Amino acid sequence: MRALTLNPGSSSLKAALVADGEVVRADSWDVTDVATDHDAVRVAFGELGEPEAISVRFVHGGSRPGPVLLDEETLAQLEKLSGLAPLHQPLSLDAARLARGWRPGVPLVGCFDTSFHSGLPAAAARYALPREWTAQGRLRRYGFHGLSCQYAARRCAKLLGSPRARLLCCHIGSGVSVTAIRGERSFDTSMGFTPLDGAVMATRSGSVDPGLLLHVLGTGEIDPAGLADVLYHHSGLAGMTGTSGDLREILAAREAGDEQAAAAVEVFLHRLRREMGAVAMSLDRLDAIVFTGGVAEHRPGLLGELVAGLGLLGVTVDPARVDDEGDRLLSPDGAAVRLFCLRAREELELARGAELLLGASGRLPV
Ligand SMILES: Nc1ncnc2c1ncn2[C@@H]1O[C@H](COP(=O)(O)OP(=O)(O)O)[C@@H](O)[C@H]1O
Ligand SMILES: CC(=O)OP(=O)(O)O
Ligand SMILES: [Mg+2]
Repeated sequence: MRALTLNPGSSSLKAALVADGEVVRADSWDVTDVATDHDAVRVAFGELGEPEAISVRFVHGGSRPGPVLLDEETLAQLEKLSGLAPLHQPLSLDAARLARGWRPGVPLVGCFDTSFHSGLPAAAARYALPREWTAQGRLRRYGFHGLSCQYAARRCAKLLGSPRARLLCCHIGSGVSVTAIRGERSFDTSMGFTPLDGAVMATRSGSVDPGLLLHVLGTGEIDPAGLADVLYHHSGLAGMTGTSGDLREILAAREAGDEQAAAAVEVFLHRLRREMGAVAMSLDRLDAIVFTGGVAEHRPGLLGELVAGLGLLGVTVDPARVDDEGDRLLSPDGAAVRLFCLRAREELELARGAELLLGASGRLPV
């Protein structure tokens, strides 16, 4: 099947034409260009070639356990989740509606980051809030970056020769998360009800004491909408440094001697290690750690710094392997816990999701 995959992230829109599990063509755009210039995206979709199915990543799918066909009713339901993923859900809805308008006869499939985590153990999924609040099952940890985790789990099963390997998947892009995986199941994950939770990100705060947020709201100087804007758009690396939050810019500033940039990177690494330690506790042993996402792929030196502070997990890198390129082992030969750097392949999972739903022929089920 030839599937056009659309993956709106918080800093980029990635598109690919995938035929029978292989990427034929791929392109990506800065998210600010996508938001301002839909016609450019329409042209680019056209340039990738004629698909038999279109598969769109939605970070929030509520409790949907797997891919679904996207009709207007489903899109309207997904729109109701926009407030829970404001950096992503509106872009996915736009991309889906644009694709449907562009090729109305081509089956349109939605794949969800949250599906991979839909079987989280109750102890990891539940918040310690009044049971009247949580009884309906909506106010809980959902988890995100699920398509990336699913690919990492599948790839590691092959690399380690075991479908039941115990992994940590550290997705380090504009969004950052850590997930404990056994087989193809999520046992705990650092993002929660929304993709704002957990580690420090490019523009998102990650976890903040709810007491601090109550205090800030209590001053009356900011309303809930203003607070959401600060936490999603103006916090994280961006907020700490007064930059865009792109690690390329921050690492360059640190190299030039900027102390604020250096301090922000320290916070970023400290909080990521903290999430790794916390999430790892859901596993009975650790076989491998996967580093993936734009920062892991393009800034491997930062992975060396990260791992240098993970002595308690008994992990180390081989410096020659860190400085290399492509999918690779980072740990020395014979290490008890293997470290891998793998390219995030959400497009392969999006195409696979469409194939599983539609059947390899691309015909809709009757
Ligand atoms: N070619 C590159 N060189 C260095 N860093 C890069 C490159 N491409 C992406 N990055 C880093 O990866 C981040 C984006 O990661 P990515 O996983 O693509 O994010 P998203 O999916 O949220 O758009 C950027 O902020 C940047 O720091
Ligand atoms: C869930 C999330 O933050 O995704 P991304 O890293 O693609 O923005
Ligand atoms: Mg992404």
